Amino acid sequence: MQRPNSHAIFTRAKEIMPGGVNSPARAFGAVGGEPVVMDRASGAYLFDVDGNQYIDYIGSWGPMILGHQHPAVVVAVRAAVEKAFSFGAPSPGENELCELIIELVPSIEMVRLVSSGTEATMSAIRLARGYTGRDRIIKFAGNYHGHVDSLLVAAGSSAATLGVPNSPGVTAGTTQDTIICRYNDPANLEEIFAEHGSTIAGVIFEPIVGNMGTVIPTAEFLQTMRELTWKHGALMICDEVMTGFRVAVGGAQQLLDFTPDLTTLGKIVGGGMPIGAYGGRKEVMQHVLPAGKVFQAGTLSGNPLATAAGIATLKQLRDQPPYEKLEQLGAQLGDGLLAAAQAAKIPASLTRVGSMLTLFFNPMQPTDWDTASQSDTTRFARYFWGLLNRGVYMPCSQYEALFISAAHSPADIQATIAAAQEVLAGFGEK
Ligand SMILES: Cc1ncc(COP(=O)(O)O)c(C=O)c1O
Ligand SMILES: N[C@H](C=O)CCC(=O)O
Repeated sequence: MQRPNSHAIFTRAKEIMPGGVNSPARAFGAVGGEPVVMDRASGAYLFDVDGNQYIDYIGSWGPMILGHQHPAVVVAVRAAVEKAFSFGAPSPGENELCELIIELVPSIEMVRLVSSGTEATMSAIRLARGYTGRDRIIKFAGNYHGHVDSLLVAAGSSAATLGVPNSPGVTAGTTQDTIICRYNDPANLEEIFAEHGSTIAGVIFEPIVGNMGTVIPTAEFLQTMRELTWKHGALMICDEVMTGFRVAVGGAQQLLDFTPDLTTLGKIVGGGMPIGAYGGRKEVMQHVLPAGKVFQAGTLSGNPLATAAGIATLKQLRDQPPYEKLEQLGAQLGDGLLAAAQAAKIPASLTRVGSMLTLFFNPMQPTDWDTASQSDTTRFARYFWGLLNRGVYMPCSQYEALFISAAHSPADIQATIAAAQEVLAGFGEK
């Protein structure tokens, strides 16, 4: 595949943006080479500035669950554009989106819209601290909650991929109240609560991890977290920025049947527009300004274009749920990729929840960051480039989840498996 226009644009981009990108996850840092510069998207496909077509398994890192340019979302955004780009004043779309979130996400009684997932998690932990009057937050190694200073410790996603799980610029003072725990380790959680229980404001976690590749929690881990937070008066803060409306219409909390105190949302809730949200029990949410005293604000919060895209997306997910189809496509792809690795005698494992999955170049199915980080990332890079050059656009890191959309077809999945078979079979060759 030739990409001369991509090359020219990215060469200039590197002069004017750090690393040529506006988010490190898309920089191909872990796989080498230059990122592809995109021109447009439609359904399950991306088209680059050289006219090459790709089957898209990133979906803008999760939001595009309906596929790109879904007609209902396009119509809604067009109608919103005709009215206003931003009000900075209350608008009916905010009510409608918040009503939908409350209807669909079981634990949310009241919600505040923000502009990104990072803002959602940052605001949720501030609320947990303001509500409990305590300082400490527990987070899990390999989980990622955006670039909130106090949560950029042992962080997953591009922080782990690019080797800065603890970023320079984040002071020791900022993170002194963050306690790191092993994911899927109830005993570790018990130890931490035994030692610090009365000072812990909340536990923030990815209910199904996507940011160290897909890692699935045990029921015992979630149950222990729920019991310990109740017992010690801390809040259970479920970061569903990635899993919300993805693994089920009510998110991971519906699928795995637990009730957190606070939930953070992003990605799908804005249908591809910049948005985030946090919500939970009314009694807790009433502490947010101006109802309460915990400060949180945003010039573009509840932006009408973003709410229009979010409303159209959530209505579609509620009224024509794609989850059965996504499960079938996910099973087809997951089984096919694992079989391709096995046929090529490459040590690998596959983790999947519905349309979110990871082929790990690791014979052990990872359960935490210690096991996930033992994956063969050199092999992953070769696999990634092999697929990209065959028109399959996968996340450019072993430590990111792959997403399928409702616009993918069994034929797209079959073509992807065929490409993976070819790439992986070639691994034995010199
Ligand atoms: C679980 C999780 N939380 C929070 C975030 C931060 O969201 P954003 O990138 O919109 O700030 C992300 C993704 O980046 C995420 O995957
Ligand atoms: N893993 C991240 C979000 O889920 C990737 C998106 C980004 O940081 O650009």
